[in-house]
Amino acid sequence: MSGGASRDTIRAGPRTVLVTGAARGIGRATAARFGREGARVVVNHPPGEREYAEQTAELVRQEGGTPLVVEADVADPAAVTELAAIVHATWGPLDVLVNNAGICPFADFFDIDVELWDRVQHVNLRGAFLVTQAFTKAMVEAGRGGRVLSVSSISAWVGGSQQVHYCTTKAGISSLMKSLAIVLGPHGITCNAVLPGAIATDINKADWTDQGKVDYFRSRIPAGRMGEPADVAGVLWLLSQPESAYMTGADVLVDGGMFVNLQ
Ligand SMILES: NC(=O)C1=CN([C@@H]2O[C@H](COP(=O)(O)OP(=O)(O)OC[C@H]3O[C@@H](n4cnc5c(N)ncnc54)[C@H](O)[C@@H]3O)[C@@H](O)[C@H]2O)C=CC1
Ligand SMILES: C[C@H](O)[C@@H]1OC(=O)[C@H](O)[C@@H]1O
Repeated sequence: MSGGASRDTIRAGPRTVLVTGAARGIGRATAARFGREGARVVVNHPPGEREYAEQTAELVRQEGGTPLVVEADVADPAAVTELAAIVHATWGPLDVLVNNAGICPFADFFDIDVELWDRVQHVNLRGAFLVTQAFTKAMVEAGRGGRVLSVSSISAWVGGSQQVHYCTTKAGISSLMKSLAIVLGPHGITCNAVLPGAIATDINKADWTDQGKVDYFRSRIPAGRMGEPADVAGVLWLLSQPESAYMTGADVLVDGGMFVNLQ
């Protein structure tokens, strides 16, 4: 028998879960999904989205969970420190961290100025780094294992002519999970990236006014439909289960088959 962490590196429940960017979209559906298991769910939102976050909190309650709404711009180190202080003082260490917050302001390559580049990098990638660092120290000290799940994208594997700034952050998030799998594995904390394909949320509302693009996406998706936030939330929840204990550093595609459907 070799040493190392025990097989069950996550509590079955009741668990404490943080979902960043849970005001809308995939984050909201994920918070609700964890609510359904009766979890204590931290509903993080950026400044200006309290109303949406309260709606998410209501969904968590309806599903049987207990929400805690906390404002923090994940790109802001001081705000993330404060977020961690509030959560730890209220509920102690997390069992599951879901790095979901993200932005994707579509732009031509030659129109991306350094401010836009930095903002996308900071929210998507620096945010995942800051939040993971702020929360995993207490998880390690608690010694009961856990899960770090980061919402990357199919865009970590492919490019986008209007997403030069965005795709690089998603490749970075997938890479971050791989290195952290090594750092945190000995503590029973697995780190995986979930890569959604085309999911109907606010992030692509403007982009999908291009009917030609929507038709192209649909034609590439063997599942025959665009994804819904619940499709991604369900997989995030699956990866939080004890049975996933031996799975770490992985990129998990949730795209209805779009990526493999080349010809
Ligand atoms: N919708 C899609 O087709 C895909 C989405 N994704 C990723 O899924 C994640 C969620 O996006 P969606 O739900 O689709 O879009 P969305 O626009 O509905 O949700 C984004 C969420 O991030 C939050 N957020 C934005 N900036 C933040 C900040 N600075 N601090 C804290 N929260 C912040 C927003 O409040 C919102 O709740 C993002 O990381 C996105 O890149 C990945 C692949 C495909
Ligand atoms: C926001 C986009 O529509 C969506 O996000 C991604 O990460 C996918 O690559 C899609 O482009």
